[in-house]
Amino acid sequence: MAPMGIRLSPLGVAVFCLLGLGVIYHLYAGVISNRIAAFKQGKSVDLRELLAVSVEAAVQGGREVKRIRDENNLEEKSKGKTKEGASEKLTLGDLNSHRKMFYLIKNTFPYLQVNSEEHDNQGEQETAVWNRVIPSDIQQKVPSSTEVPADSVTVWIDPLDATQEYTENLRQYVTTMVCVAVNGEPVIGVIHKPFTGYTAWAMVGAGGNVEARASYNEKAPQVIVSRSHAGKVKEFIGSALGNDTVIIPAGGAGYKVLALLDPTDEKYDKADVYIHITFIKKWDICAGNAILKALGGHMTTLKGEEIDYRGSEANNGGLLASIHMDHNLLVERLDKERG
Ligand SMILES: Nc1ncnc2c1ncn2[C@@H]1O[C@H](COP(=O)(O)O)[C@@H](OP(=O)(O)O)[C@H]1O
Ligand SMILES: [Mg+2]
Ligand SMILES: [Mg+2]
Ligand SMILES: [Mg+2]
Repeated sequence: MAPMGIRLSPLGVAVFCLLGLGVIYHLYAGVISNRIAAFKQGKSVDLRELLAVSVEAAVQGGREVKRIRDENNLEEKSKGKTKEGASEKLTLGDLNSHRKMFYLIKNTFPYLQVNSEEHDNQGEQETAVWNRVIPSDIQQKVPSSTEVPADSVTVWIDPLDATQEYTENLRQYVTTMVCVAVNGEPVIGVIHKPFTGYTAWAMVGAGGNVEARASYNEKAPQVIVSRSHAGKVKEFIGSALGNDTVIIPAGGAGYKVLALLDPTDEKYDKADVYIHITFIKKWDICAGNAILKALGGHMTTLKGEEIDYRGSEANNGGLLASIHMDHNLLVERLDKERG
């Protein structure tokens, strides 16, 4: 109660309260903003969970890829041309798979950077969230969690690799892929085959569910190359490794990495080295790079440089992939060709 004779003006009370709030804000503003910054910085993510959600995303995307192909409802379009003038195709399989894969990861881990080859052209967003079940094969190989700062992670998605071959109904080459890079290094790779249901995954430091073959021909390697974006790769290999080198043309960057390994899938090409000399993008190659790295192999540019999976999607230096071989020696052999 106010003392007798003193009347509290509402305006005065309001000004007094505002001044009080100002003093409190002044005292605590630094603390509050520091707390917010610490919360943002402190966000971390478990790599084992990311592996499991990546497998689930690749499988769910793959179901769309298969359904659209089975229904023969591709709605094929062209996105434009590659630098070499090949048509970059886009189908309903690419788009539907993108929606499943991208939103499953993004709805579960909204603060992660997720880069997909495709973009959503429908207003309505998928609302699915990952059920957080870690499959038993992943639990066995990766028995505990590994937390990394969320802002060190870049996820790369290829909702349908080998779209050209998909339109030609060459189903064996088609994959869906997810890759997780930490500070630009590929750490988790998933390559899924929608038409056989086979999934290869691996995590650097933990191994995976796919193995290298028992032996490789290092002296006279058989080389797997693109069938639809080859450029002058045959001439390049002929003069670097010899004109009698066996060259295997195949579709899909995911497929070509699996051809270096021993996948428990249907019939497969068997190659010793994978070479690509034209432009290629990081969603095409990151998952294969992570799997090879996890199993003791290498994927580099043609000059032997590691590829940084941050920032721009472009990889301009070509590709050289091998496992259980002297990768540096291969780089030297190709270097002679470049002169
Ligand atoms: N010169 C190039 N420019 C752009 N993308 C290329 C390319 N060469 C290969 N790619 C992409 O790399 C993937 C594998 O190609 P290839 O089968 O020729 O080896 C394909 O991915 P998508 O099918 O996901 O677009 C293809 O589009
Ligand atoms: Mg494409
Ligand atoms: Mg691709
Ligand atoms: Mg693609």
